[in-house]
Amino acid sequence: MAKAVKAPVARPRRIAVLGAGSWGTTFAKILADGGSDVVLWARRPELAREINEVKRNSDYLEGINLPRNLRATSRLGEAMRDAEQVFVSIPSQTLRSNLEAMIPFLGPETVVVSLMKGVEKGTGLRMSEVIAQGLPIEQDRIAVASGPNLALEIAREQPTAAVVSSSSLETAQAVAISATNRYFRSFVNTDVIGTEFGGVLKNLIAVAIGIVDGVGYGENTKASIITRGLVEMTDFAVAYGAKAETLSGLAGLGDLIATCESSLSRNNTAGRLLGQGYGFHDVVKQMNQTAEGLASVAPILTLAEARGVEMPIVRQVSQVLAGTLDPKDIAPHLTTDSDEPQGERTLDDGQGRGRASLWGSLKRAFDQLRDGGGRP
Ligand SMILES: NC(=O)C1=CN([C@@H]2O[C@H](COP(=O)(O)OP(=O)(O)OC[C@H]3O[C@@H](n4cnc5c(N)ncnc54)[C@H](O)[C@@H]3O)[C@@H](O)[C@H]2O)C=CC1
Ligand SMILES: O=C(CO)COP(=O)(O)O
Repeated sequence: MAKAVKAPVARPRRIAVLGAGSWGTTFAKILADGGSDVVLWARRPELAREINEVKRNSDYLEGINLPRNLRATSRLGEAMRDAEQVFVSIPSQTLRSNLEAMIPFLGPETVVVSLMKGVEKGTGLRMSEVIAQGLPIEQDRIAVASGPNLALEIAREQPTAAVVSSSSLETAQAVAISATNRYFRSFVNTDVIGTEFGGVLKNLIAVAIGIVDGVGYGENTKASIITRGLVEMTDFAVAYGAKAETLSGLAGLGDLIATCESSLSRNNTAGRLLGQGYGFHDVVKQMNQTAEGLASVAPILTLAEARGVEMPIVRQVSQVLAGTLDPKDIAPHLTTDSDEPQGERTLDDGQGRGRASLWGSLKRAFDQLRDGGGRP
């Protein structure tokens, strides 16, 4: 269960955020509004200049005023110099190629935090695993943060929460303290696998929801897909070592709801375009921001097959992307090869994977929110 952070450890004085897109810039604002001294790395010098001079990032966060204590630079070394925590928010498929350049600027105690919600094509590795392979740092200095976090809502200071996860609870707590302010609260857990996969898998279900939206189906279809999608997410993540309860928390169900409900979601938007009849390449062309789900579908299905996990909704998304399934045929009643009536698969379906019924999982999620997410 995710735990809320209570006792402050020392607040880090210097933090770097790498990637000045919508999430990197928003997260830099969260950290700066939490009191840290934050330097944001933007690849383009003109964007760094705009952030420094007028406290705006008009490419990604139109109309948002950035805090005065947030600075930007296009020089990686300047961003990372003396940073105790380095948050990474670039497209997942570009992470590995960026790691080598970071190595000279890592201190002996630097903590690296992934804000990304994808898996690497080809290897199927989670972002924290790619970081562990590419940087000379111990596992307990790697963390991930995930939750119902649509960037623009948070940039407008609408309150929400997230989970920070690390194999070291102490590391998770130190990061969560930095990433907590009056409109953003971070809880902690040590289930890195569940927290990370929650963020990856909800994107795929959000693409499916976008598709049915684009086709013009209504709330019943979407509710069916969200419900069964959560079961798929949980089965998959548990098969890879996650705790089922993580998937019913902020990084699973919470993010699933936010992403499936919102037209701000790029995965949802990409799905909607597919549902309206655009082909994969047209959709990619129209998206000027990162929709991680499009790249994660294939590696997730490969991982699912390797552990014998059924993911009928994700499989249908991949068929729509490949152009082999008409978007209007994506529907929960088609997600089986059998004509025989089947028992409903819920999180407590006797397969021994999920730990609770869907109701139980919803109740736990509400209890967590009511209690502030667990242990303060
Ligand atoms: N936008 C959101 O609401 C949220 C996004 N995320 C995750 O954050 C990650 C980043 O997403 P966004 O900031 O939304 O994407 P974005 O498309 O808004 O920005 C991506 C950033 O990465 C940079 N970039 C692109 N290619 C690069 C490369 N080869 N090397 C280095 N930098 C490169 C771009 O210049 C840009 O600054 C994704 O994994 C996404 O799933 C997570 C939570 C919320
Ligand atoms: O992860 C997100 C919300 O938590 C953002 O979702 P999108 O990447 O689909 O915009």
